[in-house]
Amino acid sequence: MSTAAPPLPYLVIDFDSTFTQVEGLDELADIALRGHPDRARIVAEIKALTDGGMDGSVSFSESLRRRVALLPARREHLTELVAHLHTKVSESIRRNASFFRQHADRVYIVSSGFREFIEPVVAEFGIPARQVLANTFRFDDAGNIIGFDETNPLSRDGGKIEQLRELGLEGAEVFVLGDGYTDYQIREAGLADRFYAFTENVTREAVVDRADEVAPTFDEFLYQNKLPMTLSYPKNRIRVLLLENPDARAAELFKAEGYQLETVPGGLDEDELVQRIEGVSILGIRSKTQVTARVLEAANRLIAVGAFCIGTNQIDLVGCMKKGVAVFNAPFSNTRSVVELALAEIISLARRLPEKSEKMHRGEWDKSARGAFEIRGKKLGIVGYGNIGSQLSVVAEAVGMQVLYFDIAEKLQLGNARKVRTLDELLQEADIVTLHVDGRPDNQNLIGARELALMKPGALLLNNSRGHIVDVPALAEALRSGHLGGAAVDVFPYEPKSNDEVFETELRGLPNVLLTPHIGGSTAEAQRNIAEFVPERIIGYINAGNTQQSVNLPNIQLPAQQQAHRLIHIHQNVPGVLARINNVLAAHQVNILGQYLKTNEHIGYVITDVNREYDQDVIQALREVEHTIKFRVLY
Ligand SMILES: NC(=O)c1ccc[n+]([C@@H]2O[C@H](COP(=O)([O-])OP(=O)(O)OC[C@H]3O[C@@H](n4cnc5c(N)ncnc54)[C@H](O)[C@@H]3O)[C@@H](O)[C@H]2O)c1
Ligand SMILES: O=C(O)CC[C@@H](O)C(=O)O
Repeated sequence: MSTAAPPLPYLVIDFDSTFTQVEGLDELADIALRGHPDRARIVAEIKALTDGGMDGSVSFSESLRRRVALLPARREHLTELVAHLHTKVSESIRRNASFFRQHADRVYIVSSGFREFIEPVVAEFGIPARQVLANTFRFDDAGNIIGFDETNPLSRDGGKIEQLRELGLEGAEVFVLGDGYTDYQIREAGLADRFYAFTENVTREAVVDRADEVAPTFDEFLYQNKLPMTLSYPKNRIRVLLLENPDARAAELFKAEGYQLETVPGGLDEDELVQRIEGVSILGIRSKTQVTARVLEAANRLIAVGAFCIGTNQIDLVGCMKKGVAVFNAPFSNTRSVVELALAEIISLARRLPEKSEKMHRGEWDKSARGAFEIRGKKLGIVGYGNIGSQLSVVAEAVGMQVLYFDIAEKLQLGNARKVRTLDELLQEADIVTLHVDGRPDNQNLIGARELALMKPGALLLNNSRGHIVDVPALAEALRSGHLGGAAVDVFPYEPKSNDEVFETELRGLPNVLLTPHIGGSTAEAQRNIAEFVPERIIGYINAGNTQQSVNLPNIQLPAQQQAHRLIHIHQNVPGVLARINNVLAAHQVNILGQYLKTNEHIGYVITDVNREYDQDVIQALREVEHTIKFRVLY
């Protein structure tokens, strides 16, 4: 019995909106009509005729005739068009250029577009002119396009069918890949074994409905057919679940990468997330969603979690690490916004603005200086001198405050800020205390009744860090008793899941208390910064294995990409794993071009660049290396 692999299928590929992202004639119109007073109207008319011809609502021959008649194009416009089309090749087609160069003999470009612009574009991919079947223009002596060769079958309805019949492809299956109705008709006529609706550039419902398969990218087509591809896994199979409304830029970046995107505007509770997480590769959250051990157990395909915020205390970071799931946050994208809010709160409380404003709303005119003071010269005590605390220090000094700070870690002292040795010392000395510690569990009730009692009478307290840092009933009592002069609180031990839920706290209704719904980082600037920073880190990790700035995986800063295949291996940190990986590579005669390893107490992360075509045996053997947590082949 023969075990020879079946021959590669013939690939019949459409050009406009499939091989390239655009319609050649539409682009030609755009070029030829440059400076024409009626350009917008004529281009729109041509585009409408293109669409009509593609989705089957206008007969193809009529669509073509009317479009060419509208075109005041000349031969030299074609040179410009070709240069433009080279830059508009569909991304997944360009990504798999090596597939085309290797298998050009199996590829036919069958298009109702024009040979004059198709041939030079596909030649770059090794596809010879004889395998391009397309229309041709007619020119007058002055080089104006005056029509097309009407004897060419492709200028007529059913032209692609006629061409395929003439081609008489034999000896292997025939697969058609295209975005238009005329591509489907080849399959309908029984001249192809499968029709793939290619939707990377346009999706036409009438075409998708009739397709055997949908190929959102050429990678997907290759993957489905087990054909050699540049990526190891099609990006369109990567599912992203985005919760809690990050800025729209995040969705844009993930979509541009070709990922499938689902969004849920509010947060999800644990049960809901357990239901939704199966099959998700990237989870995007903000501060509300809890990524617990149960969630991770149900997460069968999770590669990365993006915290679209600074805090990561809502995520089981060690659980993620042990599962080989990388977590990224935006450690300083909203820092400035929190600092500005804190400054606004300090001044508002010092001038008792919450009370004054409330009285005015009730019609009460209370013009008095009672309890109001300038912040100049006052002592600001910053607890937690990290990114936010230290930036606030600079801004507070700029408005004339004296800054003292306490941090459990040794921190660079900025400006004239003075470090104090203990929290108690800070609490006793400061006129205003502002909390900027991280949300680690040890910080639960860092500020309780004892600490509040240490604060000066009339002092102010700000909490813009995390809700569990302050014992809220104790704070309410300190305010009610008049010991504290006011407070601003942005974060709470329990925060409503959505804007529809009623907010409850002992602090409601107390005098000179500013309550805000966790908006420290909620500015247009911060949200936009975060929505770029986090997806860029995740995409860098997925595409290149870059873990720089991951909050839980060992950080590897990669050198510039080499001409290599990249293998990504996350394993339990026990002796001998690296040696086993290298033994597998040596046994399969795979040469290592570069290798980068970093470990922490739980896991090891190793990136290996190798220089030969890998085969499935090596991959399987690497997957089976003892103590492997996750293994991926990047390209
Ligand atoms: N309100 C909001 O919308 C908002 C926005 C952004 C950040 N945050 C929160 O603000 C906090 C600070 O953020 P950051 O970016 O400055 O973090 P950071 O990690 O840069 O700084 C935190 C600092 O706190 C110190 N620290 C931790 N525990 C301490 C303790 N018990 N006593 C003294 N120092 C302690 C750390 O050593 C570190 O220097 C975080 O909790 C973050 O989640 C809130
Ligand atoms: O916007 C959020 O959900 C959280 C903001 C803030 O607490 C952070 O950790 O960055």
